[in-house]
Amino acid sequence: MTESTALPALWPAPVASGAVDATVTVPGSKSVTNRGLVLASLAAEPGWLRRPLRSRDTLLMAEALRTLGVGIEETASSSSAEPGGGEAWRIIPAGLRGPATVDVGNAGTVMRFLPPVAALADGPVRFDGDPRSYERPLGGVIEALRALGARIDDDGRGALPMTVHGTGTLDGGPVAIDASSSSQFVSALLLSAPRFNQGVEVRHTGAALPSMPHIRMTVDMLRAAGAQVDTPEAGGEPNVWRVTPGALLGRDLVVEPDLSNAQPFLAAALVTGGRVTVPDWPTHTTQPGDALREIFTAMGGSCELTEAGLTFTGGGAIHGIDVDLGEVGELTPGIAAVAALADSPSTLRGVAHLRLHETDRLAALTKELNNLGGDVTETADGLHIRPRPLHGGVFHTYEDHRLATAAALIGLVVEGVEVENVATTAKTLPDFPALWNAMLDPAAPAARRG
Ligand SMILES: O=C(O)C1=C[C@@H](OP(=O)(O)O)[C@@H](O)[C@H](O)C1
Ligand SMILES: C=C(OP(=O)(O)O)C(=O)O
Repeated sequence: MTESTALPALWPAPVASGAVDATVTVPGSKSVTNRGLVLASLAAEPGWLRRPLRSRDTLLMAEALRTLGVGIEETASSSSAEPGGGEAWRIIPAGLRGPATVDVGNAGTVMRFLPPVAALADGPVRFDGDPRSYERPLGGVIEALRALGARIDDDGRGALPMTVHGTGTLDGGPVAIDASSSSQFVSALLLSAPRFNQGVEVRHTGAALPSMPHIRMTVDMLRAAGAQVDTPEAGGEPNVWRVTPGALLGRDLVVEPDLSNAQPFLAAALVTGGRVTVPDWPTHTTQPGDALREIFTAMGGSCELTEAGLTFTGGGAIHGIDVDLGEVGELTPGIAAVAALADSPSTLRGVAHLRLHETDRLAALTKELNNLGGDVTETADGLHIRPRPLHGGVFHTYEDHRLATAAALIGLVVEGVEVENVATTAKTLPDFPALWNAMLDPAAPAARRG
C-alpha cells in the first residue's frame, strides 16, 4: 500500500521484451478473506485467518468489524518471502455493539455482508461509502432484513447511505429476494443466519442468479464453521437455501491465493507466448478464477497443475471465444483484454449485472478498448469484441481495479499504453505494479521493481 501512494497518475504500462517466464506468488483471496472475517466474528470462540489478503476491501471489512466490537489482532509478515505468507490475523468475537459507523468504500462484500451483522448489534450502525457505493444495488438486502425483523432507515432508494438499528437479535425465518443484480445478497443473508433466532430460508425469485461459485463458497465456508446449510444442489428446492440456527466454530483457516487476481499474470503468459507459474493453486476450490484454466486454454494456451502450482503456457496464437461468463463475471475485464488481442472475434455473454459493479464495466471496456483502436460493441448482456491492431493512449480505469489490470495486460504488447490511476488496484491487489514488474524481470532486486 505504501507503494501505491508513489505511483504516477498515468502509469506507463511496461512492454514485454519477449515471452514472460516467471513464478508469481499471488496474495490471498478477497472473497475468502472477507467471508472468513465475518464468520470468525460471529463465532462462539476465537479463530485464525492465515495469509489473509491485506487490501482496501479487506482492511475496510476488518475495520468495520472492529468498530462493532470484534477483536482483530494482526501479526506482520515482514520476515516472509511470500505476500501474506507469514501473516496471521487472530479474530476474537465479542458482543456486537452500536452506535457505530461503517465505511464500505466501494467493497460489495462489505456493503452487503455487514448489514445483517449490524442487525445483530446492540445499537444503530450507520453505513456510508464512496460515491459509487450509493449507486450499487443493495435493495434486496435492505428489504430482506426488514422482512426478517430489522429496522432500517434509508433514503427510500434501497441504497446507501443507511442506518441499521440493531437490537442484539433478529427473528430470521423465510424470505424471498430478487438477487439477479448480485449474488452477494444471498451470501449476505446466509453468512449471518446461524445467529438469527430462526435461521433463514432464502428464496431467490426473478431472473438468473449470477456468480454461483461465490454462493457455493459461502455455503462451504459456513459448513466448515459448523453450520447446517441446505442447498438446491443437495437435492433441495431450486433457488432455495436454508441455514439452521446454531453456534459457529472458531476456525484456523489458511486463505487460498486470489485466483481472479492471478488472471492478469496467466494472461501475460498467454499474450506473450510465455510461461507463468502461480504457486499454491488449490486442487479443489469454489473460487471462480479456477475457470481460467478452461477459458484461457480455449483461447490458445495450456496449463498444468502440479506440486509447484498452476503453470500456464501461451501457445503463440490467441483465439477469440464465445462464452457465458454469468458464473464468473469478475473475470470479464481480463478476458475482454485478451479477446481484443486475439485472431478472431469474441462474444462475452451473461454479464449484464457488470453495469453495476465498481463502474459500468461493459461501457468502460467498450470505450477504453475502442480508444486504443479496438472494435468493441455492447450487447444486452455482454460484449462483442472484434480484434483490430491497437495503438497506445491513456486507458481510463474509473476506480476499477480490474480495468487497471486489464489495461496493463494490453500494454504488455501494445506500445504507449498509459494506465490512469493504477493505484486503484489496491482495492484487492495492492502490490500489483511491483508484482507485474517482477514478473517481467524476475532477476531485478525488489527495490527497483516499483
Ligand atoms: O461474494 C463475493 O465475494 C463476490 C461475488 C460476485 O459479486 P456479484 O454477484 O455481485 O457479481 C463477484 O463479482 C465479486 O467480485 C465477489
Ligand atoms: C465486483 C467486484 O467486487 P465487489 O466485491 O466490490 O462486488 C470485483 O472484485 O470484481
